[in-house]
Amino acid sequence: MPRIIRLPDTLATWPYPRRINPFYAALKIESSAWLESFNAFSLKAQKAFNRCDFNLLASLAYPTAPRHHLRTGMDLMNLFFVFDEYTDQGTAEDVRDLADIVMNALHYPAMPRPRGENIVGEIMRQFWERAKMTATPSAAHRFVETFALYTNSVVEQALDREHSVIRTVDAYLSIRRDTIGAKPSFALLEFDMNLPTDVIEHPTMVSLINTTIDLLILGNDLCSYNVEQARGDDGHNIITVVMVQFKLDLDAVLDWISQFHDSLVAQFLMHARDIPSWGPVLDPQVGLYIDGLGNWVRANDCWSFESERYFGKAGLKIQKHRCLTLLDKI
Ligand SMILES: CC(C)=CCC/C(C)=C/CC/C(C)=C/COP(=O)(O)OP(=O)(O)O
Ligand SMILES: [Mg+2]
Ligand SMILES: [Mg+2]
Ligand SMILES: [Mg+2]
Repeated sequence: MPRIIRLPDTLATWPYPRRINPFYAALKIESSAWLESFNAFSLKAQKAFNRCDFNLLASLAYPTAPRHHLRTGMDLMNLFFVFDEYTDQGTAEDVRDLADIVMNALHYPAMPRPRGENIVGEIMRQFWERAKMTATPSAAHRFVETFALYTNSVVEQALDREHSVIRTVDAYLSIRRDTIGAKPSFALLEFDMNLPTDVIEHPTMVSLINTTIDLLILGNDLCSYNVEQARGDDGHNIITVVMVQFKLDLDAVLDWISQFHDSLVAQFLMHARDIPSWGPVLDPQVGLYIDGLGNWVRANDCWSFESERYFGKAGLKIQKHRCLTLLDKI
């Protein structure tokens, strides 16, 4: 019996509209050629990778970025998803080795990578050698710091997978806020800014950032659940987490998530309103940064349906009618 589920229309009232960077088409060619030059995948896997159009995700996420920053955004999204493909399977030990390689390349981008090393080291090295030249020191520092949180959390995720651990909602969100990769992605929003740590670590800003990340988590977990459950990798997905903790069936879980999402939207708007003033120099930058957060939520949602990563060629239809048939387990 096929099971049909209905995705909640989560962003119906989200005030940030879809926007796309005008350099999308031109830079997609450059970033894709760069990524393909590493031969990170078999021909078939590379074709599947290209159908996901991670360049589109970057172009929606950084719609006003100048050319060089969009290139950085595209390269980062491509790099992230190479790492994701390499680490969604595999033991915690394998994932730890890969995490160490990319962090080493991030810390020493001028050093040649050792012969025979996994290619992800050279991808990261080249990425950061180019990108770090274009970032203010504060943003570059934030990027390196938060990328370490990302790689470490993906190792934790692999440990959970190895031991078949299903976390509680709170424990899941606490790891997922790092495995989703949003913090380094947000660092790109400040590549031209001098946002002091006091601003980024102000309690209201921290709450706003975490709320944004939770919205991205729900967005990705809803859209990628079908493919993740089919390949048995849904232990790290809010749907499974809620189902197990509250002993609910799938339809009830989707209602629960829909309500949680609505409360996050209200929280986002409240925190955005309550952000204090830091004076005439910083306020315009803080305003653009907050717009960047809100826009990221729309970008992720649009890309999830417009690319072929989660719904193949049916994405735009599913975006409208919201119904999908659960895939058989692989
Ligand atoms: C891969 C990564 C960390 C991307 C960072 C950029 C970013 C914030 C993307 C939006 C959400 C997303 C697709 C997260 C990956 O989750 P997942 O690992 O469940 O990815 P999947 O559902 O596409 O496999
Ligand atoms: Mg993953
Ligand atoms: Mg994944
Ligand atoms: Mg996912």
